[in-house]
Amino acid sequence: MAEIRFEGAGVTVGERTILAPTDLVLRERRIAVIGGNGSGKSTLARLINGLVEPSVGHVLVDGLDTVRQGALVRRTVGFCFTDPSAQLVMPTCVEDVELSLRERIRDRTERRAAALATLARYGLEDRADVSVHALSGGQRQLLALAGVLAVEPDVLVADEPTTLLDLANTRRTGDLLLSLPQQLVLVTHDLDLAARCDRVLVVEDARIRYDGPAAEAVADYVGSIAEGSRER
Ligand SMILES: Nc1ncnc2c1ncn2[C@@H]1O[C@H](COP(=O)(O)OP(=O)(O)OP(=O)(O)O)[C@@H](O)[C@H]1O
Repeated sequence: MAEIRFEGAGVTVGERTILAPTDLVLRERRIAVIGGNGSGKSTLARLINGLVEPSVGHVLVDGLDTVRQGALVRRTVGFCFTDPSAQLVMPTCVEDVELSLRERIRDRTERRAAALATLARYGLEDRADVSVHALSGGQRQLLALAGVLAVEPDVLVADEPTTLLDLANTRRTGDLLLSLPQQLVLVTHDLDLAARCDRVLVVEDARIRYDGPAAEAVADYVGSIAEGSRER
């Protein structure tokens, strides 16, 4: 597994603290990040591949600094957005996966074969020449994942990848994510999915409120919500 290291990494925008300075070392295979809306989960996730830069401190992935060595970090860390439309840009499914592979495989014929093989791995082989707009929500999320995973990153950061999916696709995508050989950092509101991870971070008010094994972390989060509603 890669080593994801936060060294006093924090984010502020103007006067506002979006993520307080945070120290963390993540080496587990499956790490979930849970917490309320606006607590800072996406910011934490985006720091890992340099989509967001820390205002203080550093984030390192296998010793590579996400700011100074951003391009190298992004080769190691793939990022999957909540809304797959944010990352599907080509007209057809196969072309979209080919786009991901363009730097890795220069030969066009080879690249097409590799893209088709990737689609087949995710059950999308019969969608190769279909417009990405003609896909169902679940298929679109799978295609977005296929595009990211085609280049075999060591780490996958996925920001609420099941939020827009129905129950069946949430289960299917969740099972797929948890079975990947890659190290996974999964931001999610799905506590069942979080409970199946090896380590869970609970984020509240721009801080990590709890960090530990899944069952305890989920219980802490549920407890904090119950406490909050009693106080209201
Ligand atoms: N670039 C920015 N400028 C100003 N405010 C920001 C910026 N990025 C994030 N924020 C604010 O910081 C807070 C944390 O945002 P973040 O997206 O990390 O939360 P989140 O926990 O992922 O929320 P959600 O579950 O709703 O997706 C939010 O209130 C958000 O509006």
